Amino acid sequence: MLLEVDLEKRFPGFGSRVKFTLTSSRCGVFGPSGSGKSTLMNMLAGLVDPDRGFIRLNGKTLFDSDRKINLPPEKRKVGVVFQHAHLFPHMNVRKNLYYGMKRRRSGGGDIDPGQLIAVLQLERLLDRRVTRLSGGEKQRVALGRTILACPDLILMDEPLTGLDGQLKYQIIPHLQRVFNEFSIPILFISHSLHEMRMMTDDVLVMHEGAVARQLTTEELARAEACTTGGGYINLLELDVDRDHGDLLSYRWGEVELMVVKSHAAPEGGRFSLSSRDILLFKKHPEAASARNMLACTVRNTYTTEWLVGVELDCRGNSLIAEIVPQSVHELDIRPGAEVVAVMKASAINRLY
Ligand SMILES: Nc1ncnc2c1ncn2[C@@H]1O[C@H](COP(=O)(O)OP(=O)(O)OP(=O)(O)O)[C@@H](O)[C@H]1O
Repeated sequence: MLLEVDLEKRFPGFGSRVKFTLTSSRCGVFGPSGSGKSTLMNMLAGLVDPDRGFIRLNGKTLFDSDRKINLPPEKRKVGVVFQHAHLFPHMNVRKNLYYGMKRRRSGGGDIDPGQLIAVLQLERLLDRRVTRLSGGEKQRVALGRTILACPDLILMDEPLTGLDGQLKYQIIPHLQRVFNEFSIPILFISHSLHEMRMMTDDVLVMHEGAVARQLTTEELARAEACTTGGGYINLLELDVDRDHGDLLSYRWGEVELMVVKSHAAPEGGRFSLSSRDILLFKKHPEAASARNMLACTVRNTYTTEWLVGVELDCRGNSLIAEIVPQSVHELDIRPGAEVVAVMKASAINRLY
């Protein structure tokens, strides 16, 4: 994807000036409430007219104030998924989905509806009225309908915000699978860093109507770790293994991790572990209350405002610990050094 944007828009009391070029297929727009994320999305979709500037998608001009070009939304091949699903309430799931196909423009149309329905796991819901679906199911139908219109780009404006905890994270694997299978570029808008990290590779950070930074999602996660004070959050994909009474053991690639049962669930999923809940030892401790002790190799280090981030390789898995500079010196932390990472079973928490 190549998205080139240079736009200005003024509302009473708010001005937006955005200029960027995006080439990655999984991009995010991140920023606090009121920073102008939805305004940008609405201008890209053709729902709000910019005052000045241009939008080019894969070389095609969608808007250009100088050349007096302003394609209407239906001619842009830009799909939109909003926070609320906006389905047709009088239609069932199948009719809502196939409405998307009617909106296909010539030149598109190579997405197989059967395959999409299978990827979104909507087979059993096809004849159901959309008013009888859960929030997550409605979002899956809205996404399916948008994809069947074969857009060149999908804008997603906080698509998970209306969903509560578990449901929010349950839909993410569906979204990831859809983009892997059908290779449609996305622009994912959110103020949740966890969501951003799961859905995007590159991010525009908005501040007061402008693009303040453009960086990789991983760089953003590391930068935010400094500003929020909560540390870098490691996101771990774990498969449940065995029940040990109060603890559950999970497979993390070739490594076994113990998690307190009340923080987990008897199936696999995505877990979080703060870099600041990891202790590093030079040798394997003889006895410790912590249930997880992993032999690791240091890949690299980076400095943050107060701490040093230590990138670790745990038998092929990546983990980041943050320690004070003095410990780096005392433990002789450098690329290739062997250390033992120690974390409590209660420090690992299930996200979904
Ligand atoms: N149609 C409009 N008329 C007047 N002001 C508007 C209009 N649309 C947006 N704004 C103002 O523009 C600013 C940016 O709004 P926008 O919705 O783009 O922010 P956002 O980053 O998406 O926020 P949130 O995360 O809360 O959705 C806000 O101050 C808002 O009040």
